[in-house]
Amino acid sequence: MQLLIDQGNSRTKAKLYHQGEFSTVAMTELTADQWQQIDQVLIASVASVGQQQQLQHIIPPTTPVRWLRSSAHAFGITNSYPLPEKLGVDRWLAMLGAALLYPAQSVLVIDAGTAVTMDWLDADGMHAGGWILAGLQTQQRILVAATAQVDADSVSLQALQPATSTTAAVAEGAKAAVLGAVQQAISLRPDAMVLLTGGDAAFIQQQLKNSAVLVEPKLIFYGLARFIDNN
Ligand SMILES: Nc1ncnc2c1ncn2[C@@H]1O[C@H](COP(=O)(O)OP(=O)(O)OP(=O)(O)O)[C@@H](O)[C@H]1O
Ligand SMILES: CC(C)(CO)[C@@H](O)C(=O)NCCC(=O)O
Ligand SMILES: [K+]
Repeated sequence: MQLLIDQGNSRTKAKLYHQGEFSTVAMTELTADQWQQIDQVLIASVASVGQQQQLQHIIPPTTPVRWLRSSAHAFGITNSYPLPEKLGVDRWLAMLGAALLYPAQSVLVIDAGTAVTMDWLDADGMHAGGWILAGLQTQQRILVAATAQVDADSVSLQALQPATSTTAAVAEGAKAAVLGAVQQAISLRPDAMVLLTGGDAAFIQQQLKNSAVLVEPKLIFYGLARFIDNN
């Protein structure tokens, strides 16, 4: 059994992987018995060194740990960055997961978390490149930080509409920014199949009523699982 971990900038998600099946776990609630059954921990982290150290401290010192990094090539996929390790490992693993689930297809992978990342993967396995923008919550947070009279509240998950208060205007603006960017990405390469993952994936899918977009919440975990037999 393996423990797979996706450490983002806001949340850490973990799944146990056993005989081809994933099961969600809270890392801090794993029993000593469960830890003993874990042969290896595979981690995709884009968090700070401090957060990575905190994560390492939860893992028993005898359990083997592998911190994944983006590379130039893996599983027939080619990274487009001139310095491949500079590509966020969550983006890399999401693409490796997408290529596992939908091989030899042109795919647009969108991970909507703290940041929203969009990556184009061609049918021949070449990463064409991608975009990074602030996520739904982050859009609001940075705007509040940059202004004196703007404050924010939670985002309504209803359809876009004109707003009549500051907080609602900021929330609608954040939604419009993310949904607009997604639509720009889709129209840049309309033939690509669209795969959404991350905390805001379901919201984006629900708002893009006319587009065929699939939500795959485990994209990064599928990517992580590809490295289990290759170490
Ligand atoms: N329970 C939740 N806690 C926090 N954010 C949530 C939750 N459910 C949905 N979200 C949404 O998910 C987004 C954060 O996504 P996610 O949890 O995937 O972030 P993350 O993995 O930490 O981010 P990243 O990998 O980009 O650093 C927020 O914009 C928020 O609207
Ligand atoms: C963009 C984020 C924060 C998304 O989680 C992550 O992939 C990251 O820190 N990437 C490094 C920069 C890059 O991918 O170009
Ligand atoms: K993420």
